Amino acid sequence: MHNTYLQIKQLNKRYGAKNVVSDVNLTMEEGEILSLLGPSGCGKTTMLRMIAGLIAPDSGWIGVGGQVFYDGKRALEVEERQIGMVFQDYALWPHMTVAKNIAFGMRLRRKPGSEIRKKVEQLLELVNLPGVGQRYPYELSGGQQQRVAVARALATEPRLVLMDEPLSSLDAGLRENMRTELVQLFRHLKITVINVTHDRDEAMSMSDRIMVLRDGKVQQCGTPTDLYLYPHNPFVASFMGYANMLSGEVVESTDTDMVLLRLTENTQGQLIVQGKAQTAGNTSIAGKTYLLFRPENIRVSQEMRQLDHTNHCEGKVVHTSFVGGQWRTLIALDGVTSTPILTFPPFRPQIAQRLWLEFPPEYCQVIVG
Ligand SMILES: Nc1ncnc2c1ncn2[C@@H]1O[C@H](COP(=O)(O)OP(=O)(O)OP(=O)(O)O)[C@@H](O)[C@H]1O
Repeated sequence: MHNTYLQIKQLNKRYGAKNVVSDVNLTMEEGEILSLLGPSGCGKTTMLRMIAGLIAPDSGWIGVGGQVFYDGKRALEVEERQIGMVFQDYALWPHMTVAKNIAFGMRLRRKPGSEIRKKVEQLLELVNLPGVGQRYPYELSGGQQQRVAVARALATEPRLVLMDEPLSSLDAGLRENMRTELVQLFRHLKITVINVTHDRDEAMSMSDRIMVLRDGKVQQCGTPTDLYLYPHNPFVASFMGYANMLSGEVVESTDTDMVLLRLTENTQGQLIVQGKAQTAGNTSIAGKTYLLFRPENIRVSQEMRQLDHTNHCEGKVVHTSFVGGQWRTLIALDGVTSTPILTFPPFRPQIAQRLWLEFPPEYCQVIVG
């Protein structure tokens, strides 16, 4: 049995006629790291701020660590929520030393000086900045300032840490190191974290689970692998990584979880392909149906092999470039008018070369959206 630490029920926020956060439900265990992921304007920050108590919801319920934050009518004061916040721009006080920045919340709570000094030292060790307590924020690099901001958020032993795009001001190399560093720190302290980001790689590398939002609505919430391998709709499929999608019509849905599709953007008539049913096996809901397969699951060869399935097609190379040690190659399938398929052949392809593509049914998902 897992224990629920944080629970959000039917949370709503509207600005004018726009539902910015729409019927969001979420449960989290203690120590879990969750990212809210989605394009700009999907409601991530609004949701985070409602949990922090900085924005009043229109309706819903929020509870964390046995305390009710919001019950549809009453809201717990921000200071009483015991939340640590980390922002994109660090938000350190420039006129205070690093030690004073970290100690600020503890001073407000009137902790004894000796306890504060000890805690500040411990936190600086934890975030790999021993001995910088007497410096000012402007004397530190961006990455160091963000570590101080994390130390400050942890200083009051929060129930929950909320981070809003914490790494997006840092340059790429540093950002990757900080992801690992922060995850190790949070795991060590068993802190529960909600992280807002529009960066898929950041969400995938830092989170136990990811909630994908679009226009204020939850598209899917699951582990990074679940979202990548079993997306519930085309939006999640494309947001989590390059998604080859061919549109089709369901011709047969067997008792097993396999679905047969007739490709629709297809000038050669009867191209039938198959894939595993997604959306909890329900392909009958309204919307366009697609066969989804990831580039790394395509077998590209110069000759056709004998196969016991129909998921193969011949095509012509339209573009190739050498990226990240691989031949990133687009292939237009014969008679299929949809976007060319992205593949990574294990050899150097030539423009206009004819190649065989095989996309085994067990690696294909049938999704609706
Ligand atoms: N105070 C406000 N008044 C009116 N509309 C607002 C207000 N705050 C946010 N919005 C709108 O609500 C929507 C969601 O905003 P929010 O900041 O939560 O999105 P986001 O996903 O965090 O985006 P970003 O990644 O750009 O920060 C946007 O369309 C925004 O314009």
